[in-house]
Amino acid sequence: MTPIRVGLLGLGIVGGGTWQILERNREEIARRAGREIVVTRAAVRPQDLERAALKTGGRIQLSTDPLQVVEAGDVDVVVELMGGYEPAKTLVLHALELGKPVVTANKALLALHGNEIFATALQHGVMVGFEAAVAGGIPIIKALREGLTANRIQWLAGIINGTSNFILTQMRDQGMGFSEALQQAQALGYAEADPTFDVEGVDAAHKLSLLAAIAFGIPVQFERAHVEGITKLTAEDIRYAEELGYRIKLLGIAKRTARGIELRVHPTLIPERRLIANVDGVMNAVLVHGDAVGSTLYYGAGAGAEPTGSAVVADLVDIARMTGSDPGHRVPHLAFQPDQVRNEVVLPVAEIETAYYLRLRATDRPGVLAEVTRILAQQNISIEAMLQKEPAAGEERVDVIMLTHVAQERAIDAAIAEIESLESIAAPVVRLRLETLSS
Ligand SMILES: NC(=O)c1ccc[n+]([C@@H]2O[C@H](COP(=O)([O-])OP(=O)(O)OC[C@H]3O[C@@H](n4cnc5c(N)ncnc54)[C@H](O)[C@@H]3O)[C@@H](O)[C@H]2O)c1
Ligand SMILES: N[C@@H](CCO)C(=O)O
Ligand code: NA
Repeated sequence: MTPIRVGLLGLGIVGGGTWQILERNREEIARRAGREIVVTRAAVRPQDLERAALKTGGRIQLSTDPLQVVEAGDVDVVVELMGGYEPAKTLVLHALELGKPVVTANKALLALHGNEIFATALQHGVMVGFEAAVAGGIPIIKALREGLTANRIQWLAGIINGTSNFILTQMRDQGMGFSEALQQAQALGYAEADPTFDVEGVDAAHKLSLLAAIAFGIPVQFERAHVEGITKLTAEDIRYAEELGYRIKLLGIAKRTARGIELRVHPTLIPERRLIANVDGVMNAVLVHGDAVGSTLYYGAGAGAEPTGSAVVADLVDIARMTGSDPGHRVPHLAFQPDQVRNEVVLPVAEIETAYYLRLRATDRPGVLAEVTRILAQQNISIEAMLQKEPAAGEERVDVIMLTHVAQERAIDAAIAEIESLESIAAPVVRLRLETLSS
């Protein structure tokens, strides 16, 4: 068989990792794919040209014009690893229109423009591989789209941003400050070009919207996700959660309920005995609950050059194997047949149901707790556990931590507003969500 010829748009962290894997495992990959996969061209920014030439030893044609790479006659497949919305979107659409399959690690692009990109691919009978876009090296797209295809997926919950998990781990284990930990993640090549995407939960929500589409057969709907990051999390809440037997992780959660779909990213308390609570550093994990299989857990490196390159190359092998096969019988991009993707209600966050961690700073005098519990009872919120800290010397306020049973967010919002209006409570009340992830 003739080799499949690849054009790389970008030769940075992920492009470099992809190149190295294809070089090192060339022969074994060819034995799997049924044909050789060779990079013929790459495009980089002018300032990266020299580094790219060094990396590739002058063996491929380098350019600063990605359009030229897309259109080149010796490029059969386009691999977009440059990031950002433009020119990435135009280039990807152009490649598809030329009938060239695309592989991308760009979850931001797919979260916002995936519906259009997949429709264009379908129209031109070509594939778009995006395993690298979600949880890096973990084959979670493949697992959901193929391995779990028998199931009605009920929910999934994932640690799907390596940078924020790395930061939370460094802060907890090494006592490192937030910005130092972020700088380290950037130096290691984990962070996005704009790291606010990582720490504000946006990158996790990009990935979650792709996972939810595949899990539930709905369009990609990033704009409906509720997004909260880790920047407001305090060391004391992490500590109190631990005292109560919980770890705090930035989770992306997609859940089917009778009333609609919950789609949310936020710091979440998880019982420390759960495997996923012990996923640390840059590692990612996705817990998927299907009606037939029960809970399954996928764990591995969610970022970094070769782990992400591993997913890119796997998609290239899929493309090499599939080229020439009937497009109608390929695995659909979003797992469900394109005409079977349906819009379902995505619930506003006020309508989600979960358990909560509340921390109040209260004046240490009799009757305060009674007032708080009365307010909670009025909203039908019951308390699962409570922790009251001794006031620090010279302090007249104490921290009171409450864990609630499952309640609707709207009721919690109302209760918090009323609690904050009490004279004996120093606002604001800290509210974190808690998931038991049991079934
Ligand atoms: N770094 C990771 O661990 C990781 C993991 C999963 C997904 N991703 C995604 O992979 C993509 C690439 O990330 P990265 O970390 O490798 O980035 P990077 O900054 O290391 O590399 C980007 C590359 O693209 C090139 N490039 C950018 N804009 C260009 C333009 N207009 N024309 C020509 N070349 C251009 C740059 O020269 C560079 O070679 C992003 O979409 C990112 O979200 C990254
Ligand atoms: N910035 C992302 C890269 C992997 O998508 C992360 O930290 O998880
Ligand atoms: Na993946």
